[in-house]
Amino acid sequence: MQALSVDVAIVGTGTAGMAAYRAARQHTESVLAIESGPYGTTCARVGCMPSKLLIAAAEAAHAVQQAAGFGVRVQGVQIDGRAVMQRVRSERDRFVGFVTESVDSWPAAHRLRGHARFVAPGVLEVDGHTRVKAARIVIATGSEPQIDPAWQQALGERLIRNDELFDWHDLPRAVLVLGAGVIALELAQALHRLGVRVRLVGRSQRVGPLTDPVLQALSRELLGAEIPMHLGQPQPELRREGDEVVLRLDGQEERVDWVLAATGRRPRLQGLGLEHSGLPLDADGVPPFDRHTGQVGAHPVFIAGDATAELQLLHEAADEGRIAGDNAGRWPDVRVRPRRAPLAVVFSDPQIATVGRRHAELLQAGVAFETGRVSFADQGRSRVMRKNQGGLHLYADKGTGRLLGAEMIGPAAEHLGHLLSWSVQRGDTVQQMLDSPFYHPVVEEGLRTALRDLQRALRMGPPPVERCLDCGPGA
Ligand SMILES: Cc1cc2nc3c(=O)[nH]c(=O)nc-3n(C[C@H](O)[C@H](O)[C@H](O)COP(=O)(O)OP(=O)(O)OC[C@H]3O[C@@H](n4cnc5c(N)ncnc54)[C@H](O)[C@@H]3O)c2cc1C
Ligand SMILES: NC(=O)c1ccc[n+]([C@@H]2O[C@H](COP(=O)([O-])OP(=O)(O)OC[C@H]3O[C@@H](n4cnc5c(N)ncnc54)[C@H](O)[C@@H]3O)[C@@H](O)[C@H]2O)c1
Repeated sequence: MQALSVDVAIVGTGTAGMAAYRAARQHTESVLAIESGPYGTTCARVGCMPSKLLIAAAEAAHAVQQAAGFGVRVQGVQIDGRAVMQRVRSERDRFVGFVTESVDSWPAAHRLRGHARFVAPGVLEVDGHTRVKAARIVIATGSEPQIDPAWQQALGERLIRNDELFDWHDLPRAVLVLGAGVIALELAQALHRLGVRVRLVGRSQRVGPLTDPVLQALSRELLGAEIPMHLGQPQPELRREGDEVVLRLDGQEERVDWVLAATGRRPRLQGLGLEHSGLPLDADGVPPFDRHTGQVGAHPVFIAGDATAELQLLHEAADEGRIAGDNAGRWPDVRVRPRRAPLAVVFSDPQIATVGRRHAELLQAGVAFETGRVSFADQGRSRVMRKNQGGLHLYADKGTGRLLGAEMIGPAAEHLGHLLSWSVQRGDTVQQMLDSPFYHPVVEEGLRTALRDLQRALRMGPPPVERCLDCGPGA
C-alpha cells in the first residue's frame, strides 16, 4: 500500500472541498484532495444547475400556455421531451466541464481517487491502495438522499433520486414525487408544466420551508392549486408491477413510470470510519463543530458544506469550505470568520424565500418582534405581469426596529430575498430601509408596503395610507 504524509488532506472535491483546497494552498503546497465519485460537484452535475435548466424549460412552456391571459393566443404548442432533456444534459455538461477543468489544473500530486475513511486519528485509508497521514483533515463529503429502505426494496430501480432524473433522454409519462420539500416542489412543478402527469405525496400537511403559519398555508394553497398534491400520507401504498409503480390513493389506483424520492438529504458520513477518528459525534453521528472556524472541538479536523448538516446550500458550502481550508492551512493559528445572513430561495412559481431568522426560530428563541405584512394579490406591477399572488412577512426587533428576518412566497422572491438579506446583514432598521429609493412600478413597492406596516406595528411610524396614490397606482 502506498504511504503518503501531508499537511492537509481534504476528503471530497465538491464545492466545499474545492474551496477548501484553494484556501489551504495559500498556506502550504502539501495538500491532498481525495475524491471517490465523479468530479464536477453535486451542484453542477445533479443539483442546482440541471434543476434550474429543467425549471427554465418549464417556465417557457408555462409562459406560452398563459399567454392567452394577455390576449395572445398560441396554437399547436408541443413539448418535445427529447429536446428538453437534451438541452438540460448538454448545458449541465458544459457547467460540469468548467468544474472538471479547474480540478484538472491542480498538480497531479494534489489529487487522489478513491473512497477515504479514517483508520486512526489523523490517518485515512483510501480504497485499500493508499494510507494518508495528515496533520490536518477537512471533511467535505457532502450529503446523500435519505430514502426509506422499504421503498427501495419494493420499487427497485423505479425509485429514483434527482441524480438519475437529469440523465433522462426523454420526459416520462407519469411520475410520483415523494416529499413536499424544496427538491419535490421544484421538480414536481417543472415536470407538471412540461406535460408529465405528476402526483406529489407528502407525509404531513407541510409544503415547503416557510414556518410562518399564514405563509405556510398560502404555500399549500398556491402550489397545491397547480401541482396535484396528496398531503398527510405518511405511508403511501406503493407496489411495483413490471416497469410501472402502482400507487393507491384515496381508494383509487394511479400508475407511474418513476417514483422520485425527495425526502431530505443527510450528511454523507457513513462509511467514513468516524468511529476511528477520535472525534466526538452528536446524536446524529455528526462531529460538533464551530461554524465560525469549521473546527471540530480542538482537533486538527475541520468540516464544511452539506456534511455539516447545517444549511445545505451552495453559497454556504463555498463559504464553509473557504473557512475550513484556510484554518486547516494556517493551523494552529485558527481564525474566526464572520458568516453571512441566512438566505434560501426555492425556485418554484411563485418563488419562496427565507431570510435571516425564520418566524419559528424567533418564536423559539423568545425574541420580542413585530411583523409587517403585504399581500401581492393587489400589488400593481405583480398584477400587470399576472403574477399577483403570494405574501411577504417581515420581522423586526421591538425597540430598535432592526430587521431580523423575513419569509415570503410570491413574485421575484429571489430578488427581494437578496435585498432583505443584505439589510439583515447590515443591521438596517425599518426606517433606513424605508429611506432607500423605490422605483415605480416595481414589485419592490410591495416590500415598501410591508415595511410601512411593520413601522406601524413597531409604533415607530404612522399607519400606512390605504391605496396611497402618491406611492403610484397599485403600489
Ligand atoms: C436537486 C438539488 C438542487 C439543488 N439546488 C440548489 C440551488 O438551487 N441553490 C443552492 O444554493 N443549493 C442547491 N442545492 C444544494 C447544493 O447543491 C449543495 O448544498 C452543495 O452542492 C453541497 O456542496 P458540498 O461540497 O458540500 O457537497 P458535494 O458537491 O456533494 O461534494 C462532496 C464530494 O465528496 C465526495 N465524497 C463523499 N464521501 C467521500 C469519501 N469518503 N472519500 C472521498 N470522497 C468522498 C463525493 O463524491 C462528492 O464529490 C441543490 C441540491 C440538490 C440535490
Ligand atoms: N433552491 C435551492 O436552494 C435548493 C433546491 C433543491 C435542494 N436544495 C437543498 O437540498 C436540501 C434537500 O432537499 P429536500 O427537498 O430533499 O429536503 P427538504 O428537507 O426540503 O424536504 C424533505 C421532504 O421530505 C419529507 N420527508 C422526510 N422524510 C420522509 C419520509 N420518511 N417519508 C415521507 N416524506 C418524508 C419531509 O416532510 C419534506 O417534505 C434542501 O434542504 C436544500 O438545502 C436547495
